[in-house]
Amino acid sequence: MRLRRVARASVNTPRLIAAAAREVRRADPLGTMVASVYQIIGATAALGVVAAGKLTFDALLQPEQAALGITPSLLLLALATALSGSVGPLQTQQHRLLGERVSQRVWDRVLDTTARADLVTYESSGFATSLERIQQNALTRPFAVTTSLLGLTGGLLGVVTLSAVLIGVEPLLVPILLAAGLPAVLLSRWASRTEFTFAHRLTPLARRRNYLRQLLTQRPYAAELRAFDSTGRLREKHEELNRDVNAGLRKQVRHRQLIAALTTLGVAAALTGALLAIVALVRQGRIGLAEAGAAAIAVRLLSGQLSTLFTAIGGLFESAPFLADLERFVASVPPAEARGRKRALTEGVALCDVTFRYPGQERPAVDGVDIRIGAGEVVALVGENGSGKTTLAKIAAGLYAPDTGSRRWDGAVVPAADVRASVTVIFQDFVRYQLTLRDNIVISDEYHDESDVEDAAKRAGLLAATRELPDGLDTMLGRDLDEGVDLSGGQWQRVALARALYRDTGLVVLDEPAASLDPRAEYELFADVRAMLGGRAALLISHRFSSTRLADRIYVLDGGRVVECGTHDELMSRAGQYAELYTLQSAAYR
Ligand SMILES: Nc1ncnc2c1ncn2[C@@H]1O[C@H](COP(=O)(O)OP(=O)(O)OP(=O)(O)O)[C@@H](O)[C@H]1O
Repeated sequence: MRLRRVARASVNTPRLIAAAAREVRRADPLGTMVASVYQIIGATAALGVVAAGKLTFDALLQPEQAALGITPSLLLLALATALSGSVGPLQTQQHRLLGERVSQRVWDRVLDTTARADLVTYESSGFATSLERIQQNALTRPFAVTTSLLGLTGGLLGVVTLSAVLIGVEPLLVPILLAAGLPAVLLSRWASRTEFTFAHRLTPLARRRNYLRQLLTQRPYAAELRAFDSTGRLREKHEELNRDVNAGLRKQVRHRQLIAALTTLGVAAALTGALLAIVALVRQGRIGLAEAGAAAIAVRLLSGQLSTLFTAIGGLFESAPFLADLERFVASVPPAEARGRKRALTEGVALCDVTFRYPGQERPAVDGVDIRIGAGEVVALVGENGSGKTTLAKIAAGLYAPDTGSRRWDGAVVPAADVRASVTVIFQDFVRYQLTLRDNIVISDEYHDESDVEDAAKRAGLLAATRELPDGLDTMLGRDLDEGVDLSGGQWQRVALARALYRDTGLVVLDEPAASLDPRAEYELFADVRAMLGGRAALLISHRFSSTRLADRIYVLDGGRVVECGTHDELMSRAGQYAELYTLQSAAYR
């Protein structure tokens, strides 16, 4: 299967290469032109070296017939050699600029793709593995194609011009040198296949190793790792993965070394053959010493140009499967939906007989659920761990599409993008943006005015904390990047709450909004939750029954199904699962 894919990629090689070259040209038209000019100068300078060499030999061996004297010939030779030698370093620096521009452009394509991938796709491990492989291998390929194409152009130019010189001396010399080409091209095709298969095999290992490196180096994990003294154990796992990577890499490097040695041997054999032919021609008196000297220089330079050409062809073959991988990745995500339209909520949101199964799972996480959240209502979801609360909330927020059943907004089925634009969710594991407090609140791209930011902060109970911050709303939060101010868990939670309130949508989903709040803060939040929400409807998920008992309606989930529904008093008098869980929890406080 994998090899078939690689083979298909080889068939598409010219198309992929042309597309990559176009990308590079678009990324930096001027830079591409400058790089091409350097390449052409390099190739023609090589020809200049041969011509100047011939003039120098002529001036040495037949001074009476020489076109130039020895000094001008030598100066010309020095100039051509200096030009030919200085192009390389200039090119290297030019490539740094071009490489950065191309990398930015390819990153844009990858980021466009990840941005339009829906949440289910994003959460699948296949997507994550492809993304990692793209990041590790494919991002640099369009640029590698360009350098290879430039090498190919320069190499071809050099080969053609130097071949023309050699044909003038002895036509046989050219096929002898070119004979090294065919095996070199075949070997580079082989190399390209082994490289792609190797990258495929390495990615899962690299992903696990990167994860361990994050655990071992990043700040959020530092305290727990130290408290559990788990660094040693994680390092052992890291070491095991290093060993696996080394074993795979060693095998691959041997492959590549073998291929490189065979290619070099082929070129060296051709070079030796051509030089021996020149000696034979001199011995037979068919060419003079000056011609032989120039031909020897041309043979040496031609073999160099042929190496450049073969390396370029090899580079193109090697890049093609990775380019195909990048194309497949970009094409794997459907085009972006139209931007969602924020809708007001006048009647309410309803999930009708909704079922949802995660890809690859046998059992549905949500199974035939009906819930309703009226405009301005506070509705709670409760249930044991894994009963489907968060999944249901993600369906309500338009992040997952139900497999069966419908999601209705004011009675109508509306596009998921509209639902996402009209619902705000604060997850249990909300993001702590290492940005200013203001940016943490105004993270959605709609901008209101300053008083809205202050109002959201005030409603979320952040006013006192904001006053104490050195730069108020413009204080940098978090300490991962800069020396920002770190907040307590509860303060971060209030920031997340402020973010939800600022977005000002008809429905807010709050998944464990009080998990990090102290008892007083939790009491304040729920005592006046409706005032805080300012008329917005809320879907509240919480294991704390003290928080959910104030809800207009409580749904009890069990195994992905709604097993009970009603107000706190109704559910208590029913003496079912809710009453049991509530009694268990309140008994702990007695
Ligand atoms: N991304 C996922 N891929 C596959 N299965 C998942 C995924 N997320 C959740 N599940 C499964 O779906 C079921 C419901 O999970 P969900 O997170 O909705 O439960 P929950 O009631 O919110 O749990 P908790 O109270 O622990 O937060 C669980 O069996 C869980 O293992």
